Amino acid sequence: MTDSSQASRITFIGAGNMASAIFGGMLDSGYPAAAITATSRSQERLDAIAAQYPVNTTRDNLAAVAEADVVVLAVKPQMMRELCLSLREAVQARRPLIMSVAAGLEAATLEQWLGGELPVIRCMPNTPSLVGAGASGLYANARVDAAQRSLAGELLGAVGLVEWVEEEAQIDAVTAVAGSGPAYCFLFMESLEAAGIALGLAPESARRLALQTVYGAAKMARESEFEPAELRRRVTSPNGTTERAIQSFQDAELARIVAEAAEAAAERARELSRELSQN
Ligand SMILES: NC(=O)C1=CN([C@@H]2O[C@H](COP(=O)(O)OP(=O)(O)OC[C@H]3O[C@@H](n4cnc5c(N)ncnc54)[C@H](OP(=O)(O)O)[C@@H]3O)[C@@H](O)[C@H]2O)C=CC1
Ligand SMILES: O=C(O)[C@@H]1CCC=N1
Repeated sequence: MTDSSQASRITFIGAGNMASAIFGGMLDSGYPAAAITATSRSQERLDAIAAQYPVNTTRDNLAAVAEADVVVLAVKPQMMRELCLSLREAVQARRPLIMSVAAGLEAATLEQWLGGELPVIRCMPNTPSLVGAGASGLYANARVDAAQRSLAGELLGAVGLVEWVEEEAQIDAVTAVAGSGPAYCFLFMESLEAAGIALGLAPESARRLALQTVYGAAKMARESEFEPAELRRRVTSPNGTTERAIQSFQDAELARIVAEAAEAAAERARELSRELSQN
């Protein structure tokens, strides 16, 4: 997708799950490995990365930033302040595009920790990025130009769907729906599997059926010309088995339960934002 000599140089600080999912996807879609650098504090982690991906690795964050056009910050939110302060001089000398995948950390806070006046893109990816089926929300501050926006879209687009939001607060909603969302789906799979076992299926069989059913329904909903509500109606025969199950979900107010769970996640994102900006 990108000519090696012209490719933007991208440094991932924190070569963990999320960073490796993103650069793994970029490599799969043809981004030149020579233009990607990943850093970590432990050599062990870097050795594991180097064994799996042909990217450059180093424990030296400052050297990696000094050569970067884009710096992707991918450490835990609670580690971000200390990291940013340590990178400040190198970042100010180079002024790369800053991308952060940390939950609950506002662009202005990051920009301030890094010394100010920087283009910052806040991303909220999710773990299905690991299998190329991620869903990410992106927000750009006013200093980000069109080429940087397009590059960020290309980066996250290499591991799945990308949705831009215009208001930074909407990233909390993306977190509640997509960032945390895979866990809700896994919980549903666990429950469906347990229900299958309770009804007499062998455990392995119940798991396979539950997983394939959720996968098949998601694939069908993605590919169909009909919206999910219509697809649901098509499964639900009048006075049949599905109707009884759906009635049971509706009696238990599934929609309200999901709305409350998502609101709890969004509120935690806002709370994290307040906690982290006070540091
Ligand atoms: N997991 C998820 O579902 C999602 C996570 N996120 C966000 O992604 C970010 C990373 O999460 P995740 O990948 O799961 O976490 P990981 O713990 O897998 O990755 C973080 C990595 O950062 C490295 N690290 C920590 N401090 C430094 C430092 N100072 N310099 C260089 N490397 C450092 C750690 O390795 P070492 O100790 O060797 O340095 C570790 O490998 C978080 O901010 C999280 O909010 C966003 C969306 C979804
Ligand atoms: O649970 C969390 O805080 C992170 C952010 C979204 C998914 N995992």
